[in-house]
Amino acid sequence: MSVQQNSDVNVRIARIASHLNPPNPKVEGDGDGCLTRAHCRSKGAAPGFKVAILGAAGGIGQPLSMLMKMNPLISVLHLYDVVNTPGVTADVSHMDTGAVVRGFLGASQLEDALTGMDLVIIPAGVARKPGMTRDDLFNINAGIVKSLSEAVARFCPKAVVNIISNPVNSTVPIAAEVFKKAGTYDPKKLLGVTKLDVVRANTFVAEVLGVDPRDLDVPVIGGHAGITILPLLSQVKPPSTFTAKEVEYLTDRIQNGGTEVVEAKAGAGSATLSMAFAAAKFAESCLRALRGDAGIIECAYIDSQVTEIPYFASKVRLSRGGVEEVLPLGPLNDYERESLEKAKKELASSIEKGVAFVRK
Ligand SMILES: NC(=O)c1ccc[n+]([C@@H]2O[C@H](COP(=O)([O-])OP(=O)(O)OC[C@H]3O[C@@H](n4cnc5c(N)ncnc54)[C@H](O)[C@@H]3O)[C@@H](O)[C@H]2O)c1
Ligand SMILES: O=C(O)C[C@H](O)C(=O)O
Repeated sequence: MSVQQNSDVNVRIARIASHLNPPNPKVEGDGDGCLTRAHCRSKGAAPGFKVAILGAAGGIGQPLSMLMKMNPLISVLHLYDVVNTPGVTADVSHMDTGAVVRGFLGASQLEDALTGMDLVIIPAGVARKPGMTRDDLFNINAGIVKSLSEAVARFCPKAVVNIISNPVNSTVPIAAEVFKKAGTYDPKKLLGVTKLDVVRANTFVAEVLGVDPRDLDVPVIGGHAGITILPLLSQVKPPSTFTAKEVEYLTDRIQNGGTEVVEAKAGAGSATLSMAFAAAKFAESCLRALRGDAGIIECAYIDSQVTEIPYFASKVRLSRGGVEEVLPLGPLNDYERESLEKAKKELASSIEKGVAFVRK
């Protein structure tokens, strides 16, 4: 190889290396979704949102990164993890869609990963193995969510935040307490992702009714663990009736959908693909709301006054500012009212545990 050829090869290798370990992105403007104006012009990138996934190399993070790269509302996608982000970033970045993908590895790159982001999605943390409850993850995941929330408060305090890491019933209060301490808390912008419960409820109810799950809307309220997951089968749209046996079967299957997957995976983790699907749908709703689309309704676990419990999942209307309105729970039947009382007890103690973790 000639000296000239050798230097051409080196230049190309340097270019690839700088892509995997990018320099600090220079974010200009706000909300135009471009790293630099020059980048915007050179790529012809459409205006869009900047989204970061924290925990992007994990079981949920990888398929979620792929689905977000496919979302035309996103112009910049930042993938952050403590391991393996160069590989995931290189892989996802080859998809010929509009979003520019950048990878960030380890705490020293967290500032660059978060600066300028409109939406931050957090699936970082450990997952369940058979025999564990979600609360068994608290000891490890509480610290992870706390430190990532501290970084969000510092580097992108105005971003909408979607929390996936379990136990969601406690990790959302943890993030809220961190934001309160930092003076950046906006309860409208912190949302625990319970969309998988709705996705499962639509699927299982559709199987019983023999209809297409995409034509159904099953509200699921409460929280995201065991009996705190409360499907409102009396409010299914289009209106449907169920026998007592069907209500018992459906409630149990929806409440234990996560355990069904954990057991089937037999030690290899918990729901990742269906969760990535649910998280991508939920993020799409948040982004459409940020864009100004009207009538975006989702179930989410948020700071709420719809019951006397300080955090609660129920239907909310999203807008440019995040949660615009918490919709009323609507009429519950006797079975749902009783289940709600039990759910509230467990929720209250999970919330207290999360709050105490930050205040201690
Ligand atoms: N909300 C829900 O409905 C729902 C559904 C499924 C799973 N989950 C939860 O999501 C979490 C992730 O699940 P998974 O299957 O992707 O797990 P995983 O172990 O496959 O992936 C987790 C990723 O987080 C990364 N990580 C760990 N510490 C980090 C840190 N400080 N900063 C950034 N990244 C970090 C890991 O390196 C790993 O890549 C679990 O807590 C799980 O219980 C929630
Ligand atoms: O069940 C789990 O541990 C993961 C997740 O919360 C789920 O519902 O699938």
